[in-house]
Amino acid sequence: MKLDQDIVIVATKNKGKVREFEHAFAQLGKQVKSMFDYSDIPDVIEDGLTFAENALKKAKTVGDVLGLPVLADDSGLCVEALNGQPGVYSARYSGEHATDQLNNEKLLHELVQLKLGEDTEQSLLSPASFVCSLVLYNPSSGEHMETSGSVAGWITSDVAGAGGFGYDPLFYLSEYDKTMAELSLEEKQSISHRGVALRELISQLKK
Ligand SMILES: O=c1nc[nH]c2c1ncn2[C@H]1C[C@H](O)[C@@H](COP(=O)(O)OP(=O)(O)OP(=O)(O)O)O1
Ligand SMILES: [Mg+2]
Repeated sequence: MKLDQDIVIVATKNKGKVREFEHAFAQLGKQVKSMFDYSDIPDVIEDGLTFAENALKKAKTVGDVLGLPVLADDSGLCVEALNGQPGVYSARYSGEHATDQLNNEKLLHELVQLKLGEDTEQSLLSPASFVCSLVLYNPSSGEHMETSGSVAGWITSDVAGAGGFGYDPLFYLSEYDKTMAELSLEEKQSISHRGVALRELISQLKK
């Protein structure tokens, strides 16, 4: 499968993801279009049990409508102390009116509740990882390519940083002694679940 066109269509309505894909594909001389450019295409119901299932559904739904190759990303946060939750439910963790802020508040509340009675001085509440599945779907052949990436860190109650999106402000990286939201776009892309999955996809496309 090739990614010949100069424009990459990404089946996302997440502004943070768009910013990261624009940054990554600009280095390849490619522009990015997202669902903000195709507002007439309805949201995809993400009822898959895995990130890969949801990414394929998003890419295939939009690719079949547009008749063009489409990339989709399904990603989330898996927290060890919550047995891997919120996982594929990360976007709506705080309910149907979920926002990044409400999701973060709920996550910290759940983890602090778990820790009550323990050493609550400790700001690092649980090991966690971000996981991303990317699917590139080609409607003319019906073929698709799937890659994934993950990055390990800790959920911290010392929320910090204004960069990134989603759970970044409470995802602590010991190797940087910073949260993901305190990293530059370049630093985040070099280590993030999305950066790993995208580099794998691009290397497979070059084969
Ligand atoms: O790099 C990240 N840094 C922080 N948080 C992140 C990241 N990557 C995913 N996440 C969280 C945000 C959202 O709560 C959920 C994604 O859910 P997910 O369905 O894949 O994306 P979405 O609904 O926001 O947009 P869309 O489905 O249109 O791509 O995981
Ligand atoms: Mg979604």
